[in-house]
Amino acid sequence: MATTEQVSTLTDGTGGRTADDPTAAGEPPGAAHGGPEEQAAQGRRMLVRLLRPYRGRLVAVLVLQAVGALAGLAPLLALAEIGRELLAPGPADHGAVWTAVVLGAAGLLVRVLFTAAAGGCGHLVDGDLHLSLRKSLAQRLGRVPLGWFSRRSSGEVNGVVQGDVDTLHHLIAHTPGEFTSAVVVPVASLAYLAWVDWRLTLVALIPVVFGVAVHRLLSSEERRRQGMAVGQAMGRIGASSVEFVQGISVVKTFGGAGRVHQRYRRAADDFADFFLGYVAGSAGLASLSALVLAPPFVLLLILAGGTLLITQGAMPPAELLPFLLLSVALTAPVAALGHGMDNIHAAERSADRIHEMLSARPLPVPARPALPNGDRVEYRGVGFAYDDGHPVLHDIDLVLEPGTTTALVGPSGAGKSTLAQMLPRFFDPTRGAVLLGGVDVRDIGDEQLYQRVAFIFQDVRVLRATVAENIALAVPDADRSAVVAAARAAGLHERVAALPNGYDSVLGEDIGLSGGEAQRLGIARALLIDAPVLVLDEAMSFADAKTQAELRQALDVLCAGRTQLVIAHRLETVTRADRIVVMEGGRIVESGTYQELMGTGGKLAQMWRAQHRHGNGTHEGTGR
Ligand SMILES: Nc1ncnc2c1ncn2[C@@H]1O[C@H](COP(=O)(O)OP(=O)(O)OP(=O)(O)O)[C@@H](O)[C@H]1O
Repeated sequence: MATTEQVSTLTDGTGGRTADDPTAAGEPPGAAHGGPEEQAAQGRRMLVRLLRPYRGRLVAVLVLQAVGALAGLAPLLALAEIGRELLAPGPADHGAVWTAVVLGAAGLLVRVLFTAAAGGCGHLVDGDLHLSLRKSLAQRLGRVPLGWFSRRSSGEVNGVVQGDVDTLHHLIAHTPGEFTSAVVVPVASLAYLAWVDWRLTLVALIPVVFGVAVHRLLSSEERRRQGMAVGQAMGRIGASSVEFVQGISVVKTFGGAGRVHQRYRRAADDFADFFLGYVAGSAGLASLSALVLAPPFVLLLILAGGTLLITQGAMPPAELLPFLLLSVALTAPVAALGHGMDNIHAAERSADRIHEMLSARPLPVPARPALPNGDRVEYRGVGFAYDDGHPVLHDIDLVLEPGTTTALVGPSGAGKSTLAQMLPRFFDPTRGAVLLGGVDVRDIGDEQLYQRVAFIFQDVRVLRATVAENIALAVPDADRSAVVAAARAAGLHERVAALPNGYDSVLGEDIGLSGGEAQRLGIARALLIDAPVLVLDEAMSFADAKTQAELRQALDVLCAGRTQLVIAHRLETVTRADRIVVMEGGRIVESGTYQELMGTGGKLAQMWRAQHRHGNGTHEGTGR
């Protein structure tokens, strides 16, 4: 079954950094990642950088929230003042009582209005940041080399574009409000309570001081490391379950279920160990802190302290009321501190991953695109390394004359795919150049290049879109008759026409494609592009003899008259090719026609003999 991907905007290759591109001030791409502390600091820097364009509006959110939180205290203060007035000995001051009632009600109204405004503004900032980040990510992903994706799973990319961007939501839309309230409300309450009676205020502060001390203990560097280890252990459980689910067929076929189960069990055991160690170190303190910060305990403490002061005649009984009403406001923010910090740490990690993706080195776009003059392809002194210091191609000199077929053969890992992928710019050479029609492919605009060079590699990507859209991917304005003609030539028409919705059937929903059908879809796509140069990996090891024969027929239609670079897996291609290029260790070790190379008894002849000993009709030298 072929891979089906969601249609996304990620191929919006408009390129260039936008004005609000958070990477505009750019850290070096792929900045080094050190230990947990360095990562946390890096995440913090990234977060600050991502939020910098919004700081004006974020300050406005903080101010609105602070006013709202202060106004929210007014009803409680009014209630406390009314109580003190009514409970005090002597006749009550009705004017003061009514003033308190009006101020309390006004405070409530202001709180509702300002908190709503702060929430609204925070969500607008969040929406803008989401949009800008997703646009920047889409633009960056549209500009990275195609080969960048082959090194990352779609789940990994989606995790950043969806998950990490979403993680920032709570931080932007809710945390500023929560933190402002967590500071403003206790400070204002404290000031008021200290004005009423400083001794009982000190008693009310006992749980707060205890809670803050415990929080500091629980967020030590050591605890953070333990927390990260728990997160990583959880990640390993996820990875081993994904491995199991994705590779279920291979696992069953080769009887590896026991081993994979074992890996999963080990990951789960590891997690349990890390988690128990993490919880055991903090459970006692955390429970004690939760108890001390709980409203019943706080009220009990206030009642005990207040009773002592009242019975000794050091405080009028009415003064106890403000403490009973406001002391809980002192402790609640401390209790919420832990969750708030967790959200911030999660956002820091997400910001770091987002920044890393935004820093992926884009494929350079020519400032003044040149037009190739003809279809002659030339590899001139090409060298390439995926990772610095580990070259996989060395000094490749190769010419593909227009209309000829060049077959690439060689053992697995020889560099055939890498060499072939240089022509459609999956990667650019680290040395030398690839030329099309006398022009370096780096100087040819994307559109021009892909009109001239079509490619079909083993893993034909299928989008969650209609069959017609999938075939006309590179030629979206192709009319239906052209799409049908391409499908017919590729041997896909009968299968599609038999579907209730025909060419409007959605792949991955109405219809799933087998490996051979996906290959045919790739051929139909390439036929529609009608590019004069074709890069082809003709692996068909998955197909039965009948499918192989049909695919060969379709490929023959596609290839006729075009300049072809073929990673060859079958004898027909090798014998019919105008030129065979044998690769080994990233170098061309032999090149010539079939007759020439077989005549010299070199590498090709050796591979041929080895293959015939196995009595196999397909070329095995590529290791597929
Ligand atoms: N995305 C990648 N990242 C890092 N190294 C890679 C990547 N793709 C290939 N390589 C390495 O580059 C070398 C050449 O690989 P390549 O796939 O081009 O060989 P190949 O001849 O096509 O092999 P096969 O026939 O098995 O596909 C190998 O050592 C391989 O491990």
